[in-house]
Amino acid sequence: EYQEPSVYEERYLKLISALGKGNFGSVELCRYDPLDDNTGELVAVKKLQHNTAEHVRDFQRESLILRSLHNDYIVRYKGICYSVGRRNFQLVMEYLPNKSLREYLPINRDRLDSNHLLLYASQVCKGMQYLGSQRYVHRDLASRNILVENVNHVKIGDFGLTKILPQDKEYYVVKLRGESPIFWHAPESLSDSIYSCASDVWSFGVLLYELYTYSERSCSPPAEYLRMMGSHNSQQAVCCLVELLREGKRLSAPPCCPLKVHKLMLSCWSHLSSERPSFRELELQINQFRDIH
Ligand SMILES: C[C@H](Nc1nc(-c2c[nH]c3ncc(Cl)cc23)ncc1F)C(=O)NCC(F)(F)F
Repeated sequence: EYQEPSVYEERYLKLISALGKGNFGSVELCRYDPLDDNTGELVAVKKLQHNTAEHVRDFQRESLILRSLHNDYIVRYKGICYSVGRRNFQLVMEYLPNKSLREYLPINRDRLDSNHLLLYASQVCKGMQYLGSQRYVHRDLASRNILVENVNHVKIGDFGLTKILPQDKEYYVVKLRGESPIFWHAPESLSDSIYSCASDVWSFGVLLYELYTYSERSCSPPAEYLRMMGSHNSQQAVCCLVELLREGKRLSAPPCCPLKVHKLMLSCWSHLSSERPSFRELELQINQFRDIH
């Protein structure tokens, strides 16, 4: 059921706690309590840290994208809060009671079997199919950007790096890449800043790896790739990673990861973007792996 976005008055937003820091903003847990009796609803409020002109423009772009997304597997945008005086504004999002998947997996690993991990993977595929149908490229798919509604429901939660594909092209060339997380990026994104649904599929493969390692830091993508790369300083890291990927080196199967799931990850990590599966094909494959019958 479609819910009209609303305007929130800053004076009724009561800060409860900080949830985390994103690309250029922070998110706080607040209670919107106009009756001032603590019966108001809990919301997640995204705000800019430093309102430089560029950050404000990116924030406005992110809010336009968030407003346009309506899907069960994408965090819901609830409305906007204009800060009195300052030309800044805050985005009011639905609050998901659990942390991101990156925090949730290690804490709950004993009760999450392969079936649960595949359920989360198929839900992210559904969200990504919807995103692709709106001609959006996410560019930052990772367990830290997936939120947990409950043990049977996750949602894609951050769109800070999302770009809209132009009408005439199926890929997006990013001018300045910023400090985006290189170990989730496809080779063509690392070497030529080219992003597409196929590069999102590469990142999804890394997310699948994170699921099966339960986001354990000791075997995280950065930890594993840095082990493969030997010690390099950060600017050489990209070239070294591009070379290592060109040679066909890939993350190895996490312990107790079914062979067929690792093969699915490897298909997402095809060097040629055209050889990677679509999110539709991934969802079908993943559903076959799940014993839901
Ligand atoms: C910077 C913020 N970081 C965090 N947010 C939350 C969170 C819990 N519950 C939430 N409900 C709605 C929102 Cl928008 C965030 C949270 N938990 C831990 C965090 F580190 C964030 O937005 N992260 C991206 C994504 F949301 F996808 F995880």
